[in-house]
Amino acid sequence: MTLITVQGLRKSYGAREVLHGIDLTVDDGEIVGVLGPNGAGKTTTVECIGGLRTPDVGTIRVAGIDPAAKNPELRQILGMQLQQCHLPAKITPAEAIELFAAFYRNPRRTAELLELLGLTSQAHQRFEKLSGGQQQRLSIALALVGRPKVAILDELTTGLDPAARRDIWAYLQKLTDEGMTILLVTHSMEEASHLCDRVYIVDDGRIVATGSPAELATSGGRQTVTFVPSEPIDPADLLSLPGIASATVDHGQVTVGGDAAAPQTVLAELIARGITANHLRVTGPTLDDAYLRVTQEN
Ligand SMILES: Nc1ncnc2c1ncn2[C@@H]1O[C@H](COP(=O)(O)OP(=O)(O)OP(=O)(O)O)[C@@H](O)[C@H]1O
Repeated sequence: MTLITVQGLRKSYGAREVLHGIDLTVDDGEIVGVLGPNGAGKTTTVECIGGLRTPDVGTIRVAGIDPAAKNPELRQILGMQLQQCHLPAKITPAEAIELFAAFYRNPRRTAELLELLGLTSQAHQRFEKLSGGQQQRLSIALALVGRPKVAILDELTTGLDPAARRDIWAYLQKLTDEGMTILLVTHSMEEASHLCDRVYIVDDGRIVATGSPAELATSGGRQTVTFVPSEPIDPADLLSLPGIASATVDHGQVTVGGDAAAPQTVLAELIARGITANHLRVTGPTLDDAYLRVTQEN
C-alpha cells in the first residue's frame, strides 16, 4: 500500500521556483531516502509532505490526508525530525519528551526513548548544555515519541559518532520491522545504502534518479582496477583499450576505470605483455559513483 504520494510538487520562495515538479511515493513499511546536493530542495520537499510548507502546485497525500489541510489526524500518524531542533534553552530532554508525549494518544515511554537514544545520563540536563550530537538524538526521540506510522527524518545522523549512528540505524530498522515507514533526507551514502529500500536523488528541484541503492550503484556499471605492475606500463596504452575510461599511475600503482568488462580487458592486456599484476584489487560501482554521475550530469 502506498502511504505517501507526491505528484507534480512545485514550490517557490518569492519569485524563485526551487521545486520544479517532484513525484515520489513511499510504500507502507519502506525506508525511502532523499539524497541530493545542498540547496537541491530536499528539506522543502519533506517540509511540504509534513505540512510545514504549502505547495504552490501539486498533490500530496499522507495516508490519504492532504498535509496542507491542517488535519489534526496527520499529527497522530506523522513524526518529524527537523534539521534544526529549536527548543527552549532551559528545557531538559525528559521534560521535552514528556511535553511532546502529551500531544499523542499512545506515546512511547520517556525512559524507553532516553535509553534507546543514549540520553539517560542527560535526562535532566538543560538543552543548552547538551552537545550537538545529544541535541540531535533528542530531536530523533521527539520525532518518534508519538509512535508515528510515518517518520520523516531530516539529516538523521549528521554529526553523530559512528557507534551512535549504528545504534540509531538498528533501532529504526526494528521500528520498521514493527510497521513504521520512514522518509529520510541524508547526505550519507553509507546511511542510504545501509538503511534505505529505495532512494530518490534530487538535483536543482527535480528527481534525477530513483531505485534501490544497489540498482543505482550498478546502473553505471563502472569498475575500478588497481595493481602494481611487475614492469612499468604506459597508462596511454591502457586508455586505448576498449571500454577503458581512465588510467593513471601514482607511485607505481596503476588505477584503471572502465565498464563492466574492464577488469578482464586489463588483465588480458597484461598477460599478453607478460606483465604480472601485484596487489591486484577490483572494486565495483558504488552509490557514491552513481550519485556523482547523476548530479554532475545536470
Ligand atoms: N525560507 C526560505 N526562503 C527562501 N529561500 C529558501 C528558504 N528555504 C530554502 N530556500 C532555498 O530553497 C532552495 C532549496 O532549499 P532546501 O533547504 O530545500 O535544500 P536542501 O536540498 O534541503 O539543502 P541542504 O542539503 O543544504 O539542506 C535553496 O536554494 C534555498 O536557498
